[in-house]
Amino acid sequence: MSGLRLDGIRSRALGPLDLTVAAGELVFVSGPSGSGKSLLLRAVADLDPHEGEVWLGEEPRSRIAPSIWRRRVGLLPAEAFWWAESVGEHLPVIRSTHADRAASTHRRLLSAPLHPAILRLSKPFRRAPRRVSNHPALPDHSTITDWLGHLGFAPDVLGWSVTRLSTGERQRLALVRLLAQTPEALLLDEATANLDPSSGARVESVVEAYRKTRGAAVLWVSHDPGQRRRIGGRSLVIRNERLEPEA
Ligand SMILES: Nc1ncnc2c1ncn2[C@@H]1O[C@H](COP(=O)(O)OP(=O)(O)OP(=O)(O)O)[C@@H](O)[C@H]1O
Repeated sequence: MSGLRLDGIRSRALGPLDLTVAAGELVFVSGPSGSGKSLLLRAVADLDPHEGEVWLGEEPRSRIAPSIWRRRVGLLPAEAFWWAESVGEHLPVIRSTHADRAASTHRRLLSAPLHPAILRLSKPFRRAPRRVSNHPALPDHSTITDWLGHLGFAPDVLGWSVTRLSTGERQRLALVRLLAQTPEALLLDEATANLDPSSGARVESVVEAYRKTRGAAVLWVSHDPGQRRRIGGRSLVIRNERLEPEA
């Protein structure tokens, strides 16, 4: 795993900022509303225009394709966007199962005798499904089921429509969706803001387990001093557009 290094990051109303988060290290960021905490995370995730460079280990972000960068440096936004109909469709391991099934149907149809009816049938499968399973360390189904269980969900949540999700359910499931990409660094924007204390504690323990087992660098925006004390790690605060150690 790799550490995260911010080198002269300057976004609107923020910076320049330098910060190193070692592999496996957790750094909390707090600060008044509007001080630039989300801007900071969005700049690191390369979602907003900004100056400066971010390094993941020895690799500068400028040499990594944006889509790959965002998978390796995963942002959990305060309000996650859901685009597909069911929860499971947002998880790469589930999507790849669908894709693999389609690919095997495609292969079966191509190896079948070229009967016109089969040719007609094979048309929808002509375009090879997009491979999403070549990431070196995508979690298997049981890892995802474990994360879901730790966060208080039975596996059938994967079939739930996203329209029924409560705010807190969305927040917890967005974490599973993020971890399912096996990011090397996590950017968490108020990951427990909408949760009761018990659900918040579940999120904390899943993030901590992920950080420790994967050696992920974690940059966590949190307004909750109790959470920062409970988990430990370095605590920084944004003041006057700069990062300072929390007093
Ligand atoms: N797209 C934008 N255009 C103009 N100003 C913006 C934009 N996005 C954020 N800002 C401004 O930048 C400042 C920092 O915003 P940011 O969302 O980072 O605050 P924050 O510290 O995360 O606050 P909160 O704790 O309330 O979530 C705010 O004054 C905000 O209005």
